[in-house]
Amino acid sequence: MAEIKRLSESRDLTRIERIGAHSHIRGLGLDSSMEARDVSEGMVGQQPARKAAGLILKLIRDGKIAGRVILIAGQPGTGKTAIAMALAKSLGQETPFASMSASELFSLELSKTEALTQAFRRAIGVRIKEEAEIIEGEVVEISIDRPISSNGNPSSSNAAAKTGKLTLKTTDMETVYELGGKMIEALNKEKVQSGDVVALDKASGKVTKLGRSIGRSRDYDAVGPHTKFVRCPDGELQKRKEVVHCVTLHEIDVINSRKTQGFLALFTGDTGEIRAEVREQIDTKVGEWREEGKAEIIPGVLFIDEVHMLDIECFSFLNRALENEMAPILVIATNRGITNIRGTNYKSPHGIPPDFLDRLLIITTQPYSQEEIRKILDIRCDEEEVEMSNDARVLLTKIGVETSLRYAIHLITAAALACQKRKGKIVEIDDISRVYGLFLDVKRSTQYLMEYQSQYMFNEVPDEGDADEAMQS
Ligand SMILES: Nc1ncnc2c1ncn2[C@@H]1O[C@H](COP(=O)(O)OP(=O)(O)OP(=O)(O)O)[C@@H](O)[C@H]1O
Repeated sequence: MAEIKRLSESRDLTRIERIGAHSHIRGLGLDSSMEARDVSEGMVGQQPARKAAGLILKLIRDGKIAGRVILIAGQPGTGKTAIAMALAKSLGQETPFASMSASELFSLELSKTEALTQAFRRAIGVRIKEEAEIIEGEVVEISIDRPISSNGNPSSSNAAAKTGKLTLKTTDMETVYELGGKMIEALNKEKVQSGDVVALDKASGKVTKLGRSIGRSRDYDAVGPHTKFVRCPDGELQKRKEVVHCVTLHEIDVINSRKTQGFLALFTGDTGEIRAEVREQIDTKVGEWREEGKAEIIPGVLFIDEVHMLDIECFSFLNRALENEMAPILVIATNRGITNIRGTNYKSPHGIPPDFLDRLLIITTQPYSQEEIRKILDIRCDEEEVEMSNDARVLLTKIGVETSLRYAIHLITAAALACQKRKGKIVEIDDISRVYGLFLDVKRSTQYLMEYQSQYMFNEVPDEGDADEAMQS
């Protein structure tokens, strides 16, 4: 349990964000009656899909559904991934959200089913409640004796040899505690001094500084602007308190599978295969905790993008895994129409086998209007902190309509660089035209290929009729 605790503290480190394709999205942008606002929380348009996602969100929050599958289907660049990300942002810290692209399953290191199992378990949260013995009080005095080393100087290197005394009080009592080396180190790290109100966890030795005692506020005038003043606690010094940690089943698996480097493996992603016995033991243990009321399961969300890349074996595995009572909500997305089910010669809608299709709740996304494209581009300019003139925005929107939203979004960064190069502050039409000429969109690239195909290797477009067809599609 001590390790689980350490983990929940360091998880926050992994939530650091950069400006990515979806970093402007902060939520689904719904009002209190679950209607999608026109533009809100970084989301634009696509109202029916956002409203449907909002309903799913409510069901997840109420813990009413588990093991369901939601398919977000629509043309490329219509915001399928954006909606999944918005759902993730709205879930809150405690509900796990794991995301992957189906193609990630085809690696040489893990079997497909192992990779899927890991993804499932990354989307299942465990909320663990622990009763901890805490000593909470105001520091009256802290004294640390530095043992004299053989040469007569106080030794600083051997912390374990240090001893000391800590006097703590509440409004009702005062006690002197003998300090060991580990505790001294923890107190030093937190820079605890007299007048601080502290909480010491007896089992782990963790020291938490709760603030400065109000009673001592006048003794010190050199306090920083962030100093928090708290009351001196009352009652007994020793208390039992409930502490809650949220971790995923996958995190527990990894920590227990390779004792030595398990914890680090969470950051590198190099977890390797996890043995079935390890998972069984963990499931049994978590089951016991649940029975004792110490733990709760929080089914989260697993998002699999490009789901048409899954093959028939993966779908069969998913069918079974979703029957488990702890199964998360599966959100899948694809931009494919009727296509081959991978690993077979059969065609099916979205490349998904009929028995799996039968499980789905389907949300569709629609192509954007010119006005919506403009709004999304405006949001992206803000997100990337790019100043752009109105004329340039009009041109970029036109490009977005005629090529694709994604291409137009990419041009923002490139145009900002072009503007920077000419030492400008505001991106103008010329910057957009320049990068439009430098980077081809798919249509122009295809046209180019058609013109110069004979000079490429392995070119297989035989005659003009076929070439025209390819262009039109
Ligand atoms: N409604 C929206 N509001 C704000 N931004 C959006 C919206 N729709 C799409 N975007 C942004 O446009 C870009 C392309 O959208 P996204 O990647 O979600 O499309 P997709 O439907 O998943 O495409 P594909 O089928 O090619 O995977 C992303 O940067 C996304 O954040």
